[in-house]
Amino acid sequence: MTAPPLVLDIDGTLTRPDGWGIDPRVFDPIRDWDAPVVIATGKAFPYPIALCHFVGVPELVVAENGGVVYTGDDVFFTADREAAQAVTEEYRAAGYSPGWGEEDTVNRWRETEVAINLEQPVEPLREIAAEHGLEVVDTGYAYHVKDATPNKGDGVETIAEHVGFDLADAVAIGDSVNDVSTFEVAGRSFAVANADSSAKNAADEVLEAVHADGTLAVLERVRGTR
Ligand SMILES: O=C(O)COP(=O)(O)O
Ligand SMILES: [Mg+2]
Repeated sequence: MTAPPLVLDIDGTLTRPDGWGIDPRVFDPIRDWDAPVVIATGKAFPYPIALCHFVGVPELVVAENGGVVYTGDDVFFTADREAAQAVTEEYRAAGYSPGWGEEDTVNRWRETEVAINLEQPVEPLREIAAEHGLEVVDTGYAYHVKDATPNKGDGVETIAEHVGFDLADAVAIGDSVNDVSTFEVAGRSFAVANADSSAKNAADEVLEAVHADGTLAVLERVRGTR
């Protein structure tokens, strides 16, 4: 093996320079990567699974900010949705909405947390969540109402144990506060230039380029470094 294992965030990290949609230039480097690639995201489970499937790599997935972990053999749930659902019902009762439309494909398959559209008022959400002992995490793409315990880093550790690679060798790339835990467990960590201050402060290095441009530059640099 000549490449380090990768831990990749999706939104803000694999995205096009305008921030939306995956940049197709990342597909081939990920598919051809000569080491395990873990997708660690705040998105619901089917999204990273589909990404791995369509790119053509083994499904190694941390979804819902660590709430759902898939090692390729086993699925682990580290929280349940009940409390976040109760927060959402109270938020609705107060006259607000998750903000994703009637069918809500953002939360439809979400099993351990609930995501709220960034255009919705966050203060009442934070208040209700706090009353239920939950936190609200702002990824720059959604507000996640979640149990404080799960995080992406713990999920990545579970996968590394099962697959059998050393996280000290791994490279993590991300853009927001929900990536700080992967930066802490991976040997080397990079924040793209569009990252929030939490991610920038936690990363070993802040990149000059945004989104997939930053990520592609890292892949180029670290490819032969193991
Ligand atoms: O779901 C989000 O809000 C962000 O997703 P990400 O963790 O892949 O950036
Ligand atoms: Mg992100």
